[in-house]
Amino acid sequence: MKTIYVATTNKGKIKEFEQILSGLSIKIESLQDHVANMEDVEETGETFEENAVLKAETYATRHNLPVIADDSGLEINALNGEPGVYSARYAGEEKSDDANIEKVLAKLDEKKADDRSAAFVCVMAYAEPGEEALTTKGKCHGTITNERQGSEGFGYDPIFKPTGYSQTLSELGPSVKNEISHRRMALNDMVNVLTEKVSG
Ligand SMILES: O=c1nc[nH]c2c1ncn2[C@H]1C[C@H](O)[C@@H](COP(=O)(O)OP(=O)(O)OP(=O)(O)O)O1
Ligand SMILES: [Mg+2]
Repeated sequence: MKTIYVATTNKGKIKEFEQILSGLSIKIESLQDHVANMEDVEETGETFEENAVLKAETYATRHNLPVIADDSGLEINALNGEPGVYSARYAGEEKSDDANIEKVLAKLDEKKADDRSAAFVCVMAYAEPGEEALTTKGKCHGTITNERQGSEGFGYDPIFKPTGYSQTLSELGPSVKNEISHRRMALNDMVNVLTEKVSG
């Protein structure tokens, strides 16, 4: 199968794409490594689907390559689904993981929320130049801890304990995370969709 270019500015995501897809028939390469200057796509959508499609279609057409893009984030029930599509920019445009985590913990403290349930959501979008994108979606349920635990991964991993585990995604590390994550689930479905597309 031809190479698909992973269009993301997030190094943590690229690493997970590589680990999850290694050993599969789908060959990927980072778009950022392949093109001279990959400019960010402004995420103007109101849903993960809209933003994933926007990123995939814009990058595919701009660079004339088949691309896969991921729009993802954390939905916290006690915060009515926040930070949601604003997960990356929750504490400001500089997209700081540390500041975002602080803001989530402060908001949950402020609310004295007993319910700390949450879910990570990931929408994958695959697009070829000038074509409409195909999408798949994955979810990972869990709870928000009271403080940061662990150092691996990225984003909100240090405060997210997946259902059925007593440690955060940061403590569990990539071998466990990449078996159960929202990104893994969305990629599993995307591999099936792309395999059918090629054979059908
Ligand atoms: O597995 C995850 N573990 C921890 N945190 C995560 C995960 N997955 C998404 N997240 C958080 C990070 C970021 O705050 C936001 C994604 O925002 P999102 O716009 O999709 O990605 P991004 O701006 O970092 O890179 P890009 O848009 O170039 O792919 O959700
Ligand atoms: Mg983004």
